[in-house]
Amino acid sequence: MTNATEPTISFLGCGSMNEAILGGLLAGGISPAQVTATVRSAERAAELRRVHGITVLATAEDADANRIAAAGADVVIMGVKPVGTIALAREIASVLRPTTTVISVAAAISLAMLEAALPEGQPVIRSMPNTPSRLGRGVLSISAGTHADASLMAQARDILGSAGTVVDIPEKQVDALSAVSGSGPAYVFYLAEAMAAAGVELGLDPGLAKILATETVAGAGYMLAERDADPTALRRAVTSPNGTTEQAIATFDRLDLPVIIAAGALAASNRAQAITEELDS
Ligand SMILES: NC(=O)C1=CN([C@@H]2O[C@H](COP(=O)(O)OP(=O)(O)OC[C@H]3O[C@@H](n4cnc5c(N)ncnc54)[C@H](OP(=O)(O)O)[C@@H]3O)[C@@H](O)[C@H]2O)C=CC1
Ligand SMILES: O=C(O)[C@@H]1CCC=N1
Repeated sequence: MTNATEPTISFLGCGSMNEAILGGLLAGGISPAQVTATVRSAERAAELRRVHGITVLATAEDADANRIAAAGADVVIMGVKPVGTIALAREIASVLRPTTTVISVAAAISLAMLEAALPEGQPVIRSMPNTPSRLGRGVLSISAGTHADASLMAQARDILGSAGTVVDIPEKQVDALSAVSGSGPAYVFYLAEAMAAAGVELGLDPGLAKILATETVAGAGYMLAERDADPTALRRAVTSPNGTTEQAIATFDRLDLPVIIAAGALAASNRAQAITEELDS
């Protein structure tokens, strides 16, 4: 049974990102009875029902799945690929209640594009989350659309807060934020892959090298998650004067690793802008 004092939430599209937010919300205490999700395939719907105990509708089984889920929601969280987001907004436009807040997590889809596809006056919020949301350790930005007033932003902050740290940002900063925190987990996983490969190069067994790299990145992440953690101070605490780490860091500096990371982030941000131009034409 739904609880009339808690908002009903519909996740339209429930793949990597929306399932991560869903996991964070459920772990944070939101009742499965308040939540509906939609996907395309019946198999994926069955899996989500089994894992999360929520109502899931598949468009393969019911062409009206998104419209049914959207009509019953106080908050809709759209999590399909950017290329499908505007079509999805148009699909649900006629069934939304005027008070329903539509949150989109799609990269590169602007508030203006969303508002143009939805009924005049619909409250819209653009969010850029990341996948550690599943563990309640995500970073989720929110940017208000024209009709998302302070109380609806507070509601979004409250709901998404179960998935991690919520930051309010002006929409013009979303692509930059996405290049740091949206894509960022992939950079860290890439580092873990590279560390494991380096261990193999040095003669370690691949299975052992993977454990060493994975546990080291996870352990360092836990240290960063401590209150007032400072990455520079933590790095210095590992780097003994004239020791081994100092040689590794000096080599990274000589090879311009920070410049390489900045170039990657710039490429991510530029790609977001290019997708916006492609889809806004
Ligand atoms: N992945 C990430 O780390 C992040 C992603 N994002 C944004 O999140 C959005 C989703 O990305 P991601 O989760 O990676 O993508 P996925 O492909 O993993 O998930 C997309 C989901 O949408 C479903 N879907 C597709 N079309 C429809 C439709 N018409 N109706 C209902 N469901 C539909 C798919 O169903 P089915 O499974 O049946 O195919 C799938 O569950 C993107 O816009 C992306 O920019 C934002 C921040 C981070
Ligand atoms: O790669 C992408 O396009 C999405 C947006 C940020 C992370 N994943």
